[in-house]
Amino acid sequence: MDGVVDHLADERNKAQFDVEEMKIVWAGSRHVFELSDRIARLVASDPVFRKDNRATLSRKDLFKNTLRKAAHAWKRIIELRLSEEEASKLRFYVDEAAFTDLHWGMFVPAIKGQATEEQQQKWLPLAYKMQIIGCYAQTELGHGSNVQGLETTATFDPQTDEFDIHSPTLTSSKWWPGGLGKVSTHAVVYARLITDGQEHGVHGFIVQLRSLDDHLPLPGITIGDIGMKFGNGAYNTMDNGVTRNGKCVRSNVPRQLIYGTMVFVRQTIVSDASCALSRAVCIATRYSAVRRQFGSQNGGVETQVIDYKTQQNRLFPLLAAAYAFRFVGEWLKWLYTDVTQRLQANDFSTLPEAHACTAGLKSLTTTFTADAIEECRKLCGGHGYLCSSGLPELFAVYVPACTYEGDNVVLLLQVARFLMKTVSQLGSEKKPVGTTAYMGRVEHLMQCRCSVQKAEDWLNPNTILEAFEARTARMSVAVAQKLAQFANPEEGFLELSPNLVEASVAHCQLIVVSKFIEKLQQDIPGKGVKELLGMLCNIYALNILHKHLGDFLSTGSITPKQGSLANDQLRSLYSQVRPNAIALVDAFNYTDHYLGSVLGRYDGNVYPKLYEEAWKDPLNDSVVPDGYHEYIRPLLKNQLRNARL
Ligand SMILES: CCCCCCCCCC/C=C\CCCCC/C=C/C(=O)SCCNC(=O)CCNC(=O)[C@H](O)C(C)(C)COP(=O)(O)OP(=O)(O)OC[C@H]1O[C@@H](n2cnc3c(N)ncnc32)[C@H](O)[C@@H]1OP(=O)(O)O
Ligand SMILES: Cc1cc2nc3c(=O)[nH]c(=O)nc-3n(C[C@H](O)[C@H](O)[C@H](O)COP(=O)(O)OP(=O)(O)OC[C@H]3O[C@@H](n4cnc5c(N)ncnc54)[C@H](O)[C@@H]3O)c2cc1C
Repeated sequence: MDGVVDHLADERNKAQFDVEEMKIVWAGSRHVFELSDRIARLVASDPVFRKDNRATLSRKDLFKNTLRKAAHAWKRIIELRLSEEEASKLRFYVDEAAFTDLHWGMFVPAIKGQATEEQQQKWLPLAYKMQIIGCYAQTELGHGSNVQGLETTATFDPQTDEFDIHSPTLTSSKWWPGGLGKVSTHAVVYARLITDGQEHGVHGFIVQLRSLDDHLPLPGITIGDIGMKFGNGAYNTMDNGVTRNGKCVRSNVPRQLIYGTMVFVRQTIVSDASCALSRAVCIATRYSAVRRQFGSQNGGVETQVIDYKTQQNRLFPLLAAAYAFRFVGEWLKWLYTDVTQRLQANDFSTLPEAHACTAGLKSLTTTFTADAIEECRKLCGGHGYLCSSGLPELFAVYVPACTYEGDNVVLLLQVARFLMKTVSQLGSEKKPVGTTAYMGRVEHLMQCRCSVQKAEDWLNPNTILEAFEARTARMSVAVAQKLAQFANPEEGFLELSPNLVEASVAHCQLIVVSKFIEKLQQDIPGKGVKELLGMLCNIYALNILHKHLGDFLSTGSITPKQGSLANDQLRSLYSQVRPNAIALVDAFNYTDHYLGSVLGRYDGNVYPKLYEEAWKDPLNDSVVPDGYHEYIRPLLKNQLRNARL
């Protein structure tokens, strides 16, 4: 910040905690912090990675621009001999959805997780060196959620020792896979395996799509892009493909390992939610401290909008959620590592819980984050609607996360099946463990009473936990009892699916709250760091309690008076967090390049930069607009009317 006026300096001076230590907590470790900081600066200082004018480029220019950046990123990765961890951070900070996300995020993990040793030895070195570019081709025009309903077939021909991959209908065309439309040379294609005229369910097959010489589709394969998507720039940097297939190569792995890839990707999406959410919150928080409206006394300065309690009530729960998702994401990564080690040893026992947790938390965090980005846009008033705020593009890029890698409602129904199974086994030999261990105390949870008598009693983590556990247990048992009244359980499941989804949401919220509380039980150094995190944890939990008061009251988990006290405590927590708000978003350590927002600038110098940015719009290239002579001048001179008279 040398030589630059910091308009947010007063705000930064108010902080009551050690921001540098909080940066380490946010990053996860000092090593990750230092690595991320170095790579973020490297990307920000490279002119090829500049983000300007994405919103005004045509689809073709936008796409070519993305190819250019992806190629440059790869060049830098090779030149600087970056490690896998550094390379992945570099792609993250380049911040442009591209085929490389799918190559590294799905194609490589699918091979690692599902291919045999021999197949890995053949394909992984090529993929690691980007001598082939891959995508994940599961979804078809006719089926996405219903994976078992995919129509593409892979028929083994013993004569040629080949699989014949065939899309027999229009609806069996692979439709949506990222990177497939224009770039990928290979794909992991999901198809129904047929051998000796017998079907063996859906499996993944590595298929070469394009020639490695001239990039033309191989014989029998038709490929293209599926067309413009939501938002102008945003996700249109990505080619999403459609293809119909001919012939291919081979594979044969257990069904559970196919699931492993989805568990992996959903886990990364939870971590990504905390990134997208913290980015939007950083923009809205900094701008809320810069923006002033009303409240001027005797010609003095007006009130910073961040000081309005309504602004705090909308913004601070989002700030708290960003931290909450960060910690639950860390835990989920641990869970995934654990389940992977077990799968490798042929132990599938923890897969159902890992599936329920990744599916549920993917759903909860992406739904919340997409809504929160839009709320941050509104928190920035009119200027939030400008592309230069960074928020419209962030929303457009982020919102499909509610759909891809499993529609969020479909995923919550998976959690519901797991919950109902858990309830049905209560009282049997099989004791609930892990995230459902609380169900083991169901008798207590069905009749316990919340002890809160005054607002501060809500600061006790055990009180919060028990209220959340009682709410979830009671909702789950109530819906399980209703289900039991149906002669046909599947019919009952369909009929009661809205209640089941609500119970699943409650269960997932409980996981996030409990993982935040567990985080606070760790040794966290730095002046005031733990205290601030404690406040954020309480805001996260009490805000949910306030927003879902109906659940807590209807299950008798708390009384109306206790609900009202929770809200009093929330307001008090907002006042305590307020002086720390800017420092709490500084702890995300985002560069201005990554934020891509005039409103969220580190120095808070918003107005001159907004003005400057506006002049860069192509519409301002000429003072008199194109079309003036054809359409405006004739109107003004009444030439059209005179012509008619
Ligand atoms: C690229 C990486 C992403 C990184 C994110 C970072 C973002 C950075 C910035 C963003 C920019 C660009 C990146 C964008 C990337 C987008 C990539 C998108 C990719 C995709 O969308 S790929 C396609 C994904 N498709 C789906 O997820 C389909 C959803 N459907 C299903 O998963 C399943 O079919 C189902 C869960 C609905 C189940 O259906 P059902 O028919 O009932 O069940 P079955 O299949 O028969 O299974 C029954 C039993 O199996 C259990 N089960 C199901 N799924 C799993 C699982 N995943 N793991 C373990 N077990 C599973 C199920 O519970 C049943 O068990 P039971 O018999 O009851 O014991
Ligand atoms: C940007 C983007 C990128 C993508 N990238 C890829 C990729 O790289 N590779 C790939 O293979 N796929 C990809 N997809 C596809 C994606 O995985 C699917 O769109 C997703 O799984 C949802 O499936 P669907 O489109 O069939 O939705 P549908 O299942 O048709 O959903 C439509 C509606 O029906 C509801 N619904 C469906 N089933 C049920 C049920 N059983 N009970 C209650 N309600 C139900 C849903 O909640 C939703 O409201 C991508 C999608 C997008 C948007």
